[in-house]
Amino acid sequence: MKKALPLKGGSAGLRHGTKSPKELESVLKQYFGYSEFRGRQLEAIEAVLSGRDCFCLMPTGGGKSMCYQIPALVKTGVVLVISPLIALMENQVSSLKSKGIPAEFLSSTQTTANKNKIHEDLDSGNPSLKLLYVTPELVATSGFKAKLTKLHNRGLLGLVAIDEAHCISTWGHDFRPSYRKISSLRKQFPDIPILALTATAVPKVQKDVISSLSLQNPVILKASFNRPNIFYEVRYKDLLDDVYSDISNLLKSSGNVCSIIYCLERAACDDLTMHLAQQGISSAAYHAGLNSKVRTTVLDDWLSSRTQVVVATVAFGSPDVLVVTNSLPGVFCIMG
Ligand SMILES: Nc1ncnc2c1ncn2[C@@H]1O[C@H](COP(=O)(O)OP(=O)(O)OP(=O)(O)O)[C@@H](O)[C@H]1O
Repeated sequence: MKKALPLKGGSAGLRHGTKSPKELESVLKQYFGYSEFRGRQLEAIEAVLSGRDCFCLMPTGGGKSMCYQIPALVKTGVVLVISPLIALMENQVSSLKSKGIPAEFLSSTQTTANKNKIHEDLDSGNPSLKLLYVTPELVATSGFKAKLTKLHNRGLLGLVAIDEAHCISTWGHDFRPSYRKISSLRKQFPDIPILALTATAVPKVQKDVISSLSLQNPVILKASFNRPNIFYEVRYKDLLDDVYSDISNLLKSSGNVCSIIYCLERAACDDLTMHLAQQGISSAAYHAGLNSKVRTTVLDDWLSSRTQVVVATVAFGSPDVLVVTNSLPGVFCIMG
């Protein structure tokens, strides 16, 4: 059976079920460089390592990923991560790989050669992979279900983590029919813990997520949504001489901070991007009118800090950065 990843520096691998908080903290430090767990992370990690289902509510950017990444490092076998966004999967996988953690994703954007390599590894009986990111659509296919069953029968399925778990609820704003299809996982793998993660706090949605996934007596963790590093400021457009100049002055006075500006219309994105460029601020537009190659380049350039500002419609999603929204009629809002 595949062993847990050894700690960097040559120490022996930690065995499943015997990790103290100190040992878990040392894994956090060695792989991610952080000295302590945040909020409810440790409780979530301990819950799934003890074999319990867990429902974890944490704000965006609160560190939900760590709740399954640490178990992946100390547990035997592969952690399956179900995520709705291919861009996020790609991003997480490349960040994990850069830390020496064996992780992969399976999606339509992967080359056939890569997919084959991943499947060979999974079929090997001794996979090197620790984390496998997949879409809910793939999990629902009979071929992939069979693969998971094989992995499970060999004792190599360590945990199922469901990111953005609120997408399973028809009560949520983000319902995705494909998420409904993963509700059979509990029946299929009754002994494998399921970790449901979300930042959506509505109680009706939480209850629906827990029952739709058939979580068994789950540990329910709710982190504080009080984020002292976040502030809101509202400026009234009518009181400003020139909204675009106000935005560019704000960006200049904030230093080179990574930012997104949301606009309602594509044309406004293009317009404002041009204005910012004229002001010497590196920026790019992101909206559904651009082809996927251009959008990927914009995202990559922004993630790697080659571009400071993305001016986007909601097609961009909402990462954890300074956000200026210019999409309300009489005001624009700043969130940092
Ligand atoms: N214990 C920790 N100490 C310091 N930083 C941490 C810790 N845990 C996670 N982080 C960092 O916090 C950031 C946000 O983490 P992560 O992306 O997991 O958040 P998230 O809750 O999944 O957000 P989202 O809802 O956007 O998916 C990452 O840069 C991550 O490395």
